[in-house]
Amino acid sequence: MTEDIMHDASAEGAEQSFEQSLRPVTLNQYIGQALLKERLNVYIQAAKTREEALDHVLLYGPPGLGKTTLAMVIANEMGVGIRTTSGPAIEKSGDLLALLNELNAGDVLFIDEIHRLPKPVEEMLYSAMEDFYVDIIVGEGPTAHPVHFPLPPFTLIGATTRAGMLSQPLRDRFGIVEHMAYYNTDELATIILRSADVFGTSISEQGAYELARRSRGTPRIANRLLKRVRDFAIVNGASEITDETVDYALKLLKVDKMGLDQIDHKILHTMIDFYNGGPVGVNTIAANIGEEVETIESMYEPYLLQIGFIQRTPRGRQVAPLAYEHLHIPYPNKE
Ligand SMILES: Nc1ncnc2c1ncn2[C@@H]1O[C@H](COP(=O)(O)OP(=O)(O)OP(=O)(O)O)[C@@H](O)[C@H]1O
Ligand SMILES: [Mg+2]
Repeated sequence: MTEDIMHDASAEGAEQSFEQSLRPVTLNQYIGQALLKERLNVYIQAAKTREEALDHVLLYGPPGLGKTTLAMVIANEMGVGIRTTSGPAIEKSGDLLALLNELNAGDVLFIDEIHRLPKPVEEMLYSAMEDFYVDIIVGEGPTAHPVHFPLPPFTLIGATTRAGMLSQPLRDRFGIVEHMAYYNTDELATIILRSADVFGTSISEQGAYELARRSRGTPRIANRLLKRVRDFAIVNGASEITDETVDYALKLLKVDKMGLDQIDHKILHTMIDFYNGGPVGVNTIAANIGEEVETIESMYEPYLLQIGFIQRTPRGRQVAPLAYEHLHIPYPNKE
């Protein structure tokens, strides 16, 4: 897979602690997603009044929009503990049981990439979510017998970039299903100004807006770019990051005015140069540029669709006139 600053989804080690330092902890500090926050606030207050666990929550949307952060905010607002794991990390039903066994009443179990749960684990989750128990088989052969294992009431928060890959029975067990939307420029600029504050870096308002416009509607990308741009400012001895610093740094990082990087350009150019702008299947595009289909579908395509640069048709993806304009390529006659 290509290593690049915009789309490296995995947050590990230093990157992870960097992200943690920037995470808002209350709903009030959580910027954007206004309607979602308003609804969640009602559900949280109601659950607290009834002294019950919050209903199970499914959060879906593109990577880096703040699903993990929001799960932590929810636990914090509920005043309960949270355990976090991910679909691929729970290999066997026993692993899930161990996790469930450690929950206190009302706690949150956060499962990232919940669409990647192994089937037997998923099935065990059904009764756990619905009626707070699991049935397990203890022993082998003639001594094997079922054991009924009651659980404390808890809240499962599942996150996924691919809601379509979730099975219907699992989806149906979430009382609260929320889509995370891309952030607008104002919201991203606010996030950038707050992050700069946390880093002790100074950035002008124009600088923050320039960076916001080029962050693909995504807080994670905004924070990453801010970190990189800060390096440029430090090396150049600038005391404040200005829109010029941002422009200079992003040119070197090959992030264009719309926030598109080299891979976005490769996708668009492949479609235009070899397939007359499409329609062309995503498998074909992936094979041409040497990326995984899954990577293109979850990380690149959603933003290109969002800004109207590509369109989905029954026969595949198609480059829209807006993208031609952005790339300064004349729109072809498609007759
Ligand atoms: N609403 C927000 N306000 C402020 N900062 C945010 C917000 N949402 C996300 N961030 C910041 O963006 C970064 C990425 O957020 P997070 O890890 O929650 O994304 P995610 O949706 O879980 O991504 P993935 O799908 O890749 O797991 C974090 O550093 C977080 O601080
Ligand atoms: Mg996450």
